[in-house]
Amino acid sequence: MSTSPQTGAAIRFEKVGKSFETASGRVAALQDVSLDVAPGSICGIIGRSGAGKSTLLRMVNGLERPTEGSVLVAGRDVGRAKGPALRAIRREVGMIFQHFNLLASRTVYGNIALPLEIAGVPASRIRPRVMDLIARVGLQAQADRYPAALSGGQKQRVGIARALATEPKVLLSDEATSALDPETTQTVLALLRDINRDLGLTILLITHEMAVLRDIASHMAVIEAGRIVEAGETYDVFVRPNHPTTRSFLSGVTGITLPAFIAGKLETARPGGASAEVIRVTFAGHHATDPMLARLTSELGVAVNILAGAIEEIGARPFGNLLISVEAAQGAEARAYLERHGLLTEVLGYVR
Ligand SMILES: Nc1ncnc2c1ncn2[C@@H]1O[C@H](COP(=O)(O)OP(=O)(O)OP(=O)(O)O)[C@@H](O)[C@H]1O
Repeated sequence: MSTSPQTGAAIRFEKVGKSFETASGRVAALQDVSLDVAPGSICGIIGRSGAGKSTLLRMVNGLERPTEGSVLVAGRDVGRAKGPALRAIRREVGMIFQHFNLLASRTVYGNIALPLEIAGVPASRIRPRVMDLIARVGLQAQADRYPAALSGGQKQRVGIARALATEPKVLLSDEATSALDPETTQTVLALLRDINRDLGLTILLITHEMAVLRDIASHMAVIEAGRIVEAGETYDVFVRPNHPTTRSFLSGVTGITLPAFIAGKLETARPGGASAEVIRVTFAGHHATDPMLARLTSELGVAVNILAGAIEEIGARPFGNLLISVEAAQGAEARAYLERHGLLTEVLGYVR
């Protein structure tokens, strides 16, 4: 599969709209969605329940058709493809699912062989291909087991191997780790990363967990009520989130929360009289915040309370979040100082 000559994108959503006719009227699931997914990238779409993630994903393999705009896979219009042309696109787009969707009556081997049998691959070529895939996902010891005898992580490995059977160039992941515990999630994400790197596979995944994007996605988009409200490189979005929805997803993943005694007293408007301003300070790269906070005190005479803090990594690039409080009367001056020195600030509220 070559990439689109016009765009270079492996997947391109062009002003895509999708509405459903229901008994209670028309439901607009997606509106004016434009997004390019670069070849070889891992792009994550995050959104709340009902935001339109599944509808968007299902358009890439033609399970849904857009009512407006177009979806191009390697430059080919999926929404308008029919018959053999649609089947050809689908062979190049693999998919994995939250609940694995394995056939209970087939072994690991049998599940992985199925798409090859359907595609009419000669039996003599199926066995070596399936054995290769089983080795790639590390299930050699489980090849003859049935799904009921597998752990969740092993089932998802079968799902991944099955999705790779027809040598797709694009892998769609529909909440593939949502049913797994955190440790198993990490091993499955690591496998997806290896596949992306080794095979140059483009991965488009949907999730409601920011941590999944942080751990695996090079690019991300935030979808809210059928529209993309923010998109870009994952690192940039994490460090400089613009939209309130992105910020609210982020607050759950940065690993820092306000101490309960402050969170319970936080007011959005600055109260009259003496109060403290609670500020989130975000810094990218190896920015040293300690000297900056110390200088805030020594140069401006602003006393800083550190409430919480954490440093995280996206790829190998660190970024950090600190929650601090300063006297509210000095808040604006303190924030301006930190911003001048390359840190990002956000007022979370005030406490009396
Ligand atoms: N076949 C359908 N018929 C009618 N409405 C639908 C259909 N499919 C999706 N919708 C509606 O479109 C909107 C987006 O749904 P979608 O399943 O894409 O969201 P989602 O972000 O994947 O949500 P979730 O995380 O809960 O799966 C919702 O309002 C949903 O009710």
